[in-house]
Amino acid sequence: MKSVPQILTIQSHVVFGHAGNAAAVFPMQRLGVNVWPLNTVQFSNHTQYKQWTGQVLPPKQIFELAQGIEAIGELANCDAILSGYLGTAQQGREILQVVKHIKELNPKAIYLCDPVMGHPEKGCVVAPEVSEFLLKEAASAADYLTPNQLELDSFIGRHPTSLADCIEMAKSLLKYGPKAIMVKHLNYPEKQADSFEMLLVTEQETWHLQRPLLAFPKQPVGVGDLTSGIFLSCLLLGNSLLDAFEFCAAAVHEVLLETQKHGSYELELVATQDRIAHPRVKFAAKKL
Ligand SMILES: Nc1ncnc2c1ncn2[C@@H]1O[C@H](COP(=O)(O)OP(=O)(O)O)[C@@H](O)[C@H]1O
Ligand SMILES: Cc1ncc(COP(=O)(O)O)c(C=O)c1O
Ligand SMILES: [Mg+2]
Repeated sequence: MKSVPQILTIQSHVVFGHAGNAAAVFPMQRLGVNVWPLNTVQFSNHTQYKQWTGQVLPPKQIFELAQGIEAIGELANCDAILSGYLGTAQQGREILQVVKHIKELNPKAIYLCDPVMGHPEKGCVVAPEVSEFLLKEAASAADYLTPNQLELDSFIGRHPTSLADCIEMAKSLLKYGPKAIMVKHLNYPEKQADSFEMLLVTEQETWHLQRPLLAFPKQPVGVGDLTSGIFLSCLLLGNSLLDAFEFCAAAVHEVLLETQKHGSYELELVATQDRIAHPRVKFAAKKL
């Protein structure tokens, strides 16, 4: 029997609500992967509440925790590393050391980097040195990179002029080394106002997906973390890139529908768990 895939997920944790690992771990487990959560920060709540308490994990503990897993003979069994929200750039450098070491132990292991950056428009608080680190160091170590539009714009240094331009911008990230770029959330002039759009690009193919844009009084947080976690889990469970792309769009849409129905600011992950595993909706990506 094929063993259950194991993912080391290195992101933030919030005590209340859902962002970072607190958004990704349960859905990944619900899909059937073993999750090893390593928390880069432990905050009371996500940063878009504008106030929080808590602490950033001292960077060297990241490698030490991986060494602890190696000491019990388990690190080579890690199939993938997922990284997201970082408290400091130094934490990011430690993560890259861990990625390198795991790949030495298990050359088949893959690394998905969700380049979570801060942005005044979004309100997510991330130090500027972290964005710098993601651009200059992390992108070239990643097998998969999953920016949203703001993060794609930061990588390239400009805003897109059209969908074709978004594609070109995403494709140009492939030259850093990733096998695929998934843009979790597109924004460009003349985008249809009622659609939420995503993009998947590889050297060979480009896929574009549209799902309904839902109205929220306040945009829910942790959606990107949920998207990346589900995408990576699907890949490890043996799905193709395209199937993983379509599945994560559907599962995340189910969560957002339920969140909207409850009128909650935090994602309704527990209430949606069955539909995360078996979404009722399907959005077919279009090949461009
Ligand atoms: N179908 C949707 N309708 C409305 N808002 C959405 C939808 N899907 C995602 N969002 C919101 O869009 C924003 C961008 O999401 P995304 O770029 O995927 O990730 P991130 O959460 O990393 O910014 C988030 O604030 C999320 O809550
Ligand atoms: C602690 C923490 N982690 C992660 C995130 C990223 O969330 P998202 O998936 O919405 O990018 C945020 C955003 O504010 C945050 O405050
Ligand atoms: Mg994000």
